[in-house]
Amino acid sequence: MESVMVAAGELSYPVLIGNQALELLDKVLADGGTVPEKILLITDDTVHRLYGKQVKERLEKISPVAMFAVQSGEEAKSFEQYYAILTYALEKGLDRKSMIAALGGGVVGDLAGFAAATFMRGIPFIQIPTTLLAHDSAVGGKTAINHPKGKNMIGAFYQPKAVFFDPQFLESLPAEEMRSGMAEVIKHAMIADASFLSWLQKDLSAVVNPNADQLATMIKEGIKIKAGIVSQDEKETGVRAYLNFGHTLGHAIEAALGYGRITHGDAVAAGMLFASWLSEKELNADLSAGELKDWFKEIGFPVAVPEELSSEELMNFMLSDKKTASGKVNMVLLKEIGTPVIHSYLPERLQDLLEEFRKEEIV
Ligand SMILES: NC(=O)c1ccc[n+]([C@@H]2O[C@H](COP(=O)([O-])OP(=O)(O)OC[C@H]3O[C@@H](n4cnc5c(N)ncnc54)[C@H](O)[C@@H]3O)[C@@H](O)[C@H]2O)c1
Ligand SMILES: O=C(O)C(=O)C[C@@H](O)[C@H](O)[C@H](O)COP(=O)(O)O
Ligand SMILES: [Zn+2]
Repeated sequence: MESVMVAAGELSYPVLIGNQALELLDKVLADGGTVPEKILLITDDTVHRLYGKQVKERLEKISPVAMFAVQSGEEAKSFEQYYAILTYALEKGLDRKSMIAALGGGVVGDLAGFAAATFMRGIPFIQIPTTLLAHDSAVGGKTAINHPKGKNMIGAFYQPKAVFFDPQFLESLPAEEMRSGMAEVIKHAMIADASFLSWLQKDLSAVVNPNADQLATMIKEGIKIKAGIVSQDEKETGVRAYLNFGHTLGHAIEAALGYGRITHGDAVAAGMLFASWLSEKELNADLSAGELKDWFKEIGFPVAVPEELSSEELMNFMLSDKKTASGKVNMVLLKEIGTPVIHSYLPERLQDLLEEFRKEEIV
């Protein structure tokens, strides 16, 4: 069993990684001073079918459990689902001695976390991630729902009491969802650890079809990088923005296509290619963006920005990115692997550069 601590302000909490993680639930909650009188288990349809019964039974050893399953997919990060969860919590008589448990991927984690952050002004919650991507989303306390005008526009920084990551859940994960999570693993390596990136690049099968040991390494290394950054800057006033590498364009693609039309990881992968291309062009960074693109293609990421989206439309979404300040779009670029920097752009200039990047893609 691995344990990584996340420090968030005055508080800290453990991320437990291992096949026995859930066996430690009672002890970890008792140690952290959270022994709930009721639990609301929030999941999605697919995860409910696969693991709902077993996790509910596990939680019932602690307290009575009510369960709420949203429809699987990004569309569930909506005001309607958020409202439905709060209504259900009220109907079930949850109070400030209750706890929310999020069982699922990033969608469930973000949505349930936001419900926990706002129900009666905040009740405790825990994360039980079931996707590779959730090595990122379950850690660090960003919770949110989407707005048609932009990703994660309504949310809160609200940390879980603990994260219980059992990698065995990933055995049922479809290949495209594994790939989506791999984009965030690669992001963590690119912004923070050149040797981790070399390890990922050494063996294509490790990223396309990872075995249990390889997955365990990726989850652990990714979480260590994320926890390290969050512990320095919980509320994104500085270095936490580096975790947004690839996301300015990635989020714009997700929103412009319509939520759920592309996985978060595929969109972020396209965004990382654009940011790497910009890093070479603007900062003379030696990132071998061409080779990166070939590697991404081999992994199966879509390496072109979807043709149906205009650069102007994408630029409008990028302008409403949360990192935008004083009318300038702040992009995370890399001076080299492991050394991120923020580079500010006037929207017109960034749109021209996006257009140029897309023309080169076609050649
Ligand atoms: N809060 C953060 O810091 C943070 C970080 C990264 C991403 N995110 C957010 O996370 C979301 C994406 O998360 P995701 O990729 O986990 O998507 P997801 O939660 O939609 O899960 C992907 C799909 O896999 C299914 N699934 C989940 N676990 C499964 C399992 N073990 N076996 C089989 N199927 C399973 C789900 O039902 C869903 O259909 C996005 O909304 C993104 O914005 C948040
Ligand atoms: O934890 C962070 O900080 C991140 O940026 C992690 C990202 O992978 C994640 O997609 C996050 O939800 C993006 O946040 P946002 O503030 O750009 O909405
Ligand atoms: Zn992300």
